[in-house]
Amino acid sequence: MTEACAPTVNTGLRGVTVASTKISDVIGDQGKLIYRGFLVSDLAKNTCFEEIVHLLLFEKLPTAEELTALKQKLTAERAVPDALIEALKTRPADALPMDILQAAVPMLANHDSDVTDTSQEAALRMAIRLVAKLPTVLAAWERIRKGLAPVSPDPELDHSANFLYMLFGKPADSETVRFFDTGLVLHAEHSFNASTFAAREVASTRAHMYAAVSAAIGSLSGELHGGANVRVMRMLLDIGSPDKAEAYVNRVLDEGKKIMGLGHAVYKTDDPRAHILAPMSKRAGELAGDTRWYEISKILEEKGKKAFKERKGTDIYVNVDFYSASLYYSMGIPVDLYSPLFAISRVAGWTAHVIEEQFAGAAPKPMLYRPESKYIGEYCGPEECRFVPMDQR
Ligand SMILES: CC(=O)SCCNC(=O)CCNC(=O)[C@H](O)C(C)(C)COP(=O)(O)OP(=O)(O)OC[C@H]1O[C@@H](n2cnc3c(N)ncnc32)[C@H](O)[C@@H]1OP(=O)(O)O
Ligand SMILES: O=C([O-])CC(=O)C(=O)O
Repeated sequence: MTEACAPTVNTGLRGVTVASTKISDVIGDQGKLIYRGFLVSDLAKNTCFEEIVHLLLFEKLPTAEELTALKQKLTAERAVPDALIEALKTRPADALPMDILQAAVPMLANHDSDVTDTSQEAALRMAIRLVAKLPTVLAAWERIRKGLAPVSPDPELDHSANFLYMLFGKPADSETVRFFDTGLVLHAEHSFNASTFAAREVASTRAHMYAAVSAAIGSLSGELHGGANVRVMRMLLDIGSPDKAEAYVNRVLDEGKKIMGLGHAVYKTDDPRAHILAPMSKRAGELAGDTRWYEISKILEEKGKKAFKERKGTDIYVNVDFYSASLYYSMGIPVDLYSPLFAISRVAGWTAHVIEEQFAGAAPKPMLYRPESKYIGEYCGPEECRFVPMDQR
């Protein structure tokens, strides 16, 4: 192949449009995020997570009756099979919670007869089950690994209040529930991020909902994606006090390392979700009687942006994982659960994308993802290609 015909390699697929979607838009230069036409900043102020699930899966904000019906469905689907709880009890206590969550997904599939039903109705039922059950799995795992009995879902509680109840074994106060719920609203959807792309890629083969969601959880776990919130909190703990933040920034950047929670593949300004999470982090710190983690974050943001600009000549901004870390910490949630928390929210977006991938009527119709690669290995001549038995190599 001549140099002129050689394919261009688009690492990271940046700027490559691979599908149409009606689910969300990330307007990177304006710092806007839109779920099905609505600004996420409006949704965060005015809706609960169940309304977002309705918006993403049923393509509209629910009426009061529709919201009640969805809440009832979620309540009915929250319990997980006993066999799954027993399987969790066999896992080592130091297993990574994202691995536990990912492994639970095919186990849930084993108990769902809809996996062989290829209709859109079955896909929706599986989506609702996953939204309902993943928090139960996560809360159960947190208790099992501490040697405690899992807490059964409380049918009287809404999604977020119920999760916090199952996690802590007692009801959370209303402000904490509201902050947690807003966190779920903010993490629910983000167009073609890596994990959603993973879900859609698997769905494009016509694999079932659980297969796609399991792949998405694996993708989300990485530190460049949803795994970043755990790293942000470890970084804050490592820094320990606000007076050490600036030195930390300089050291990390001088060593050519990354400050977790800064930077984004699409946003060229602040991530709008970070603006909503930051005051919640501050307030949650006040409620917990310790605003240190918020204060360190503020200094890291300011000094990190400045030091990055000085070194690279370009701007960098905070992303969603930056202030969610200190928010969850002040709520008393164990650090390694932060990425799974991201997953129990993003499952709403993933499942909506799987349905769009498999059933969207809009043109262009999605098709099996099958990109090209540019082969840079060797081409053998006829002699060299002759197979050589093992003992003659
Ligand atoms: C939910 C989410 O997934 S949001 C993202 C969560 N991830 C993180 O917070 C991890 C830290 N951030 C990053 O790794 C990156 O900013 C990414 C992967 C999110 C996006 O970055 P990209 O647009 O792909 O840019 P890329 O990683 O190529 O970085 C471009 C330059 O900025 C630097 N850079 C990017 N992010 C950071 C950061 N957080 N700290 C320091 N330097 C950074 C890179 O080292 C690179 O420098 P170089 O050109 O000298 O090699
Ligand atoms: O869009 C991305 O690349 C990452 C992100 O912020 C998200 O998934 O919420």
